[in-house]
Amino acid sequence: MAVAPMDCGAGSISLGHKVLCRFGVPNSSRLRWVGYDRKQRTDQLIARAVSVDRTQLDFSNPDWKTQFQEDFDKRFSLPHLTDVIDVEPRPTTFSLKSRAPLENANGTMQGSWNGYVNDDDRALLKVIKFASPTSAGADCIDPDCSWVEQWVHRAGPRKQIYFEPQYVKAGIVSCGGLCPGLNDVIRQIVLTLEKYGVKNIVGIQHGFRGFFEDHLSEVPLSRHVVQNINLAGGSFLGVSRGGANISDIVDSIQARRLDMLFVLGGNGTHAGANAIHDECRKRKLQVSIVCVPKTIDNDILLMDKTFGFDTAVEAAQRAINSAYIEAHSAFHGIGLVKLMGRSSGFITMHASLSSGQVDICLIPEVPFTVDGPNGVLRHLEHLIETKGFALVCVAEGAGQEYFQKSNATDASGNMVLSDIGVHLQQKIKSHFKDIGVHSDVKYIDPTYMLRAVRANASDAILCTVLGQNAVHGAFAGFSGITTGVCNTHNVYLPIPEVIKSTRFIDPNSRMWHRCLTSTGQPDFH
Ligand SMILES: Nc1ncnc2c1ncn2[C@@H]1O[C@H](COP(=O)(O)OP(=O)(O)O)[C@@H](O)[C@H]1O
Ligand SMILES: O=P(O)(O)OC[C@H]1O[C@](O)(COP(=O)(O)O)[C@@H](O)[C@@H]1O
Ligand SMILES: [Mg+2]
Repeated sequence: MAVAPMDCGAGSISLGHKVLCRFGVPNSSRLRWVGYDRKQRTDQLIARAVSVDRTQLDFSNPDWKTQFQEDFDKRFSLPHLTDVIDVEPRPTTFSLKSRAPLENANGTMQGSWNGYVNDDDRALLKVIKFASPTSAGADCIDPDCSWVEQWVHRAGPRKQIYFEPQYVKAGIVSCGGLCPGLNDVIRQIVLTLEKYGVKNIVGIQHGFRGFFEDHLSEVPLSRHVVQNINLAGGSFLGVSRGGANISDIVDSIQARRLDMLFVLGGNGTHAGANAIHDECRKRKLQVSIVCVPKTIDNDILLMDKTFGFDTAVEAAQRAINSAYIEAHSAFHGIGLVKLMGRSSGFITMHASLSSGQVDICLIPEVPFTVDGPNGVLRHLEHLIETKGFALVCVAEGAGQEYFQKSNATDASGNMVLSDIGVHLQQKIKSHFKDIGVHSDVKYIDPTYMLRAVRANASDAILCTVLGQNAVHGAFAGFSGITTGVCNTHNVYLPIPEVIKSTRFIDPNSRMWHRCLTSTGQPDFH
């Protein structure tokens, strides 16, 4: 699958026949190749999506792997309260054997098996040994694509904890947009805190705003209060964008005497939580800041998937199926569905794969032309000629290069996107009119219907695991961390490592290739 050389806007660098695009957070030093020249394919594949600054490594040095691993271990070590303050550990109150005392009279643990996670337990971050940088989806460090073990910290309850549960006050806040499963996570955090023996648990209303808007009072939380909240979508605590004044938030954390803060949110929220963690460290506060990644877009680095994504893909099926029925039943029907996905096309790709009826799948990561002999419109003509109808699924962040750049942002600083769905609908209609071929375009934009629903069964389980692990992480004394699933294993990651950039679909990945095989679409350039 060739990707057309392109201009990625400000920050892109043209190098002869290559274009190096700067993606992700502003001022990030991480670069990703998206345009390519076949001659340069190997170089490009090596440079793409590599989680290390290759310019720092001298591959002729026989010790480069050791250096890489030492650096990796440092980057992925988990910030701990004891890094900046003196605090003694104590035996955990989280007992897996509710009918047996956890300690002997002399204070030692009973038996050799205890079901706790050892601080030295690790999970492998990368599990494929690529034989060549040109292997599908290869993610290499050096030109030979050598195998280098990359271990990250395992999540779960520890034998020793750094807080006295009966004196702990814990807060929970959910930020950003809605996501199916927020209530499941809130509920599990509360249940697990109570299992440790915490009695003072509060919810902060409407995201970071709840810290300083006077009329937003703390919501007392308990098993009784949260028992049934998972039966509905949305967030029991409310959400919001914007309003993250870090110093004010930490003042408020101090004034409320919070010992733990659980922060549910996406990339922006993680950046905010990390800044809160840094400020707490600066003030030498014994406060654990632990995130649970939330986004239907599934665009957080290093994680198999984020909660709510599966549910959103499932919810999208109704829209795609309706568009299919409309298109199939109409004379020369063209169904067009726009799905969420600000920077990444995961929902659109997975929903297209799942449906099996989509003819054209358009995502932000793969540029496409609309007009011309290789454009989307020409392919639609072909589909109408050959099978009589067509179905297009487009991600909201796709094709933004077709619009005049605007600097408009939402309250959180996220770019306000132009409506690619409406644009394509108009283009398709006028194109078929111009060529004198009848077409009947049916456009469906299900937007908020994808995320205002309750979590499905698999997301509900994921939320349960993540919510529990967040609490275990805080009691273990970690702060400035997040929890997720890497290669099916539950891990803790330092926040800066997951917000280095947005997670994108790799156009050279097997999954995108599978999507192309399923839709049968050509390259649109
Ligand atoms: N770089 C940042 N630093 C600090 N706070 C941020 C940053 N980006 C976003 N935030 C705050 O995090 C919250 C959620 O961000 P937003 O981008 O709306 O959602 P998400 O966390 O889902 O990406 C908002 O209150 C926003 O002000
Ligand atoms: O209208 P809102 O609330 O700003 O949300 C729209 C955005 O929310 C999302 O669903 C997810 O964004 P977040 O991860 O930032 O919550 C995007 O796909 C979409 O662009
Ligand atoms: Mg965001």
